[in-house]
Amino acid sequence: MKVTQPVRLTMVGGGSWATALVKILSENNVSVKWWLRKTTDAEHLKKFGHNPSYLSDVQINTRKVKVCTKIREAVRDSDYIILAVPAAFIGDALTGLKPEHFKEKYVVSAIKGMIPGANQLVTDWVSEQYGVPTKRMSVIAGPCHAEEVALEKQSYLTIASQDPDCAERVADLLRCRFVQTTPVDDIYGIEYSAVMKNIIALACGITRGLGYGDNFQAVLVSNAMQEIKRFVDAIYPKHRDLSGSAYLGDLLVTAYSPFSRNRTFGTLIGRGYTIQSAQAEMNMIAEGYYAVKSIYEINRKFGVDMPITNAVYNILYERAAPTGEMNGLKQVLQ
Ligand SMILES: NC(=O)C1=CN([C@@H]2O[C@H](COP(=O)(O)OP(=O)(O)OC[C@H]3O[C@@H](n4cnc5c(N)ncnc54)[C@H](OP(=O)(O)O)[C@@H]3O)[C@@H](O)[C@H]2O)C=CC1
Ligand SMILES: O=C(CO)COP(=O)(O)O
Repeated sequence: MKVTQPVRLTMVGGGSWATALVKILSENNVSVKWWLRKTTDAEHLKKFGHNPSYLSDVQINTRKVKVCTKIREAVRDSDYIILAVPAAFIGDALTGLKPEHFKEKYVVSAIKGMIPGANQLVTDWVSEQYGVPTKRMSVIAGPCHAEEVALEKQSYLTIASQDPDCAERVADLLRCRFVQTTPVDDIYGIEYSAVMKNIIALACGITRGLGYGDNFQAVLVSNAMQEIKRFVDAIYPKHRDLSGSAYLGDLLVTAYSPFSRNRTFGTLIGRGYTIQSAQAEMNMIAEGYYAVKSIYEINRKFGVDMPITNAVYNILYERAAPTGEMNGLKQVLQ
């Protein structure tokens, strides 16, 4: 199905992924209102047609893309709202909005993180806070780094929704010259897998920072796939093939790509940085840092065997030494 009528869409977020998604949408017949929190970035975008803080080489067509910093104004008259800020900040970004502002709209989460404290998936949180029906919710998944979208490198996205029509609509919006999209129905399985692959990428980074090689990382990633399967099957049982690109593909790109925020953060921790200094070193957010706490806490109820997640949790939240945790993992991986 090709997009034939102009669609009105709001992008919430001013980081790398929001910038890349605006670029993709600009290829299609979509009129975008783009909300950023920083007035200085918004003004710069309006004046010079690029985001000064993230992916600044991406040119934005300001005739098609209207920039604003007031969230109510941004969502007014939109048919679709795409959420693309880290999960920890989504509550701040949507401050002032009420359920009525989401009425009759499709809400798309491009976020691969959990709401800290509430330990909720973003789609569950949005449904609960704003009463958005599940048939109007979808997620954008798949192995896709914003930096490669900026370079127009061939990429693939998976759009998951419980409603096939909703998944198809969003897949249509995001299909373009260099992006293929596939609609699917496993929204919760995909959302959890996307959250968990960030934790695994942290583990890969930590081992890299400690000096482990590719041999160990290959074993770590294969064991991680089984860990993700055990957890996702326990929390949301459904027949699913985790070798698909939205599951295994996303795990691989995040575990191996130098663009990965989570892998980079993990590498710094493995090299001996403190959490604060690693965060300060990166201008970007590693979702896995927040997610590992949520998944660890959720798993208290399920009791799934998750040695890799536990090791990352112990390093980031219990001040355990990375060397000791990885020595422990060496004994259980196979
Ligand atoms: N980057 C990618 O390739 C991909 C990212 N994603 C997901 O997209 C989501 C957004 O990540 P991404 O665009 O990469 O983020 P970035 O790391 O590129 O940018 C960080 C974002 O977080 C915002 N931010 C930082 N601190 C705060 C704060 N205290 N309060 C409010 N906002 C804050 C920044 O706003 P400001 O600039 O105003 O400080 C900026 O929008 C994440 O869930 C990520 O997992 C999914 C697929 C690919
Ligand atoms: O989800 C991603 C790629 O598909 C991005 O992962 P990072 O946040 O680790 O860069």
